[in-house]
Amino acid sequence: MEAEKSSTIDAEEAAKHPEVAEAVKRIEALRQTIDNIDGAVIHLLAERFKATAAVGVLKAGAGFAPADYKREDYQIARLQRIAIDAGLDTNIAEMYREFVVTESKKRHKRIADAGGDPGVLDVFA
Ligand SMILES: O=C(O)C(=O)C[C@]1(C(=O)O)C=C[C@@H](O)C=C1
Repeated sequence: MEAEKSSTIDAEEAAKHPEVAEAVKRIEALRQTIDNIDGAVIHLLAERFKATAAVGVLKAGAGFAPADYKREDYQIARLQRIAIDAGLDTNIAEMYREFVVTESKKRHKRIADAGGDPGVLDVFA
């Protein structure tokens, strides 16, 4: 496989190549938005994993399995609909769902293996 190429886009590059200065300025403004979104996503993921860890504790205590496939089917269909409405590639919505639910189930299992103790997790507040 060919090695990925990388271009450093910054003020130094803009000063060296005035013909790309306008593109550099616009990319830098967009990067601020991208950074704000990434920060918000991390905050949202922290809250999601705190909620699913609490579900993991309840499931372990009640003797439920980590997975609930009926709930997952509902989530798949719901996120596909939302992605279409939002103009997001539905594959991205499914990759996101698969990632968070898989991680959540791994954590449910760790909690159950620890007898319902959420202290085994790195994320729980
Ligand atoms: O809702 C649950 O039962 C959960 O355990 C949470 C969650 C999720 O991460 O959304 C995780 C595993 C289940 O298979 C379904 C959903």
